Amino acid sequence: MRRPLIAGNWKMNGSKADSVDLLNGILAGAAEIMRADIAVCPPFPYLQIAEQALGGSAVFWGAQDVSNETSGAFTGQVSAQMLADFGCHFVIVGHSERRLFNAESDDLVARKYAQAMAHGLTPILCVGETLEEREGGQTEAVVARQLDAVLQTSGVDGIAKGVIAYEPVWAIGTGVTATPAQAQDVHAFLRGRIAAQGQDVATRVRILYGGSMKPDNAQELIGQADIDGGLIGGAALKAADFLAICRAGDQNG
Ligand SMILES: O=C(CO)COP(=O)(O)O
Repeated sequence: MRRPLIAGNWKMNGSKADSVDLLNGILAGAAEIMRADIAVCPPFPYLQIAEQALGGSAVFWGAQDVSNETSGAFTGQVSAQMLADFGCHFVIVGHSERRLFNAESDDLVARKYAQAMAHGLTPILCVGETLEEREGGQTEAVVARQLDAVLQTSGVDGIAKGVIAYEPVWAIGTGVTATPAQAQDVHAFLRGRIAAQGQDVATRVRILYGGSMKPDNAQELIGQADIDGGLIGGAALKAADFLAICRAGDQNG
């Protein structure tokens, strides 16, 4: 049985004060969630606030990106070691917004994934197709390519140490959610592809869904056989909504 994970990706939102409020709001309800893991991924500058607020609680925290380099002259980048230093458990890699706006290639994402693991972080690898790719019948080819880049670099044992998030690009921030059946199909495909290299890993690895997951659709999505939680954007910015999704995870745990 895979323990559900509900992870909030705050993206580039909020202030210091907002972050404190949101974390306190989440903490107020988190203790009731016994059968699911909860995580938040604030912007880099607010990681220390997360560490202070969440240290000693059951809520994990993580970052939204990491450098593929270890240290040195890489202006503006943040290393995996620095994230570990702030107590991060998770780090998101390969989010579609980074692939799109920062031109991140599959190869770069695979190196970020490896770098995260090398410093004891748990990478959350995002994969997902655009609307054009879906309409062109390319969904499986695209997510396979994105997954394979990491499989080639880190092996199936590397996949075992991370989390995968299927985030169809057309569902992110649009209010258009993949139907539970559409999402389940892709999750099953991804799990099958991992199973071809290691059945045990495929059985254990968590595959989250992301893309307009809200309190009113979370239960049905997380109820699918191969959906093990959610990576939440907009709804992670309101403690009540995020906690409602956490409860949906709890009910499936
Ligand atoms: O991109 C996402 C999480 O990483 C999903 O964002 P939304 O929940 O706002 O669609």
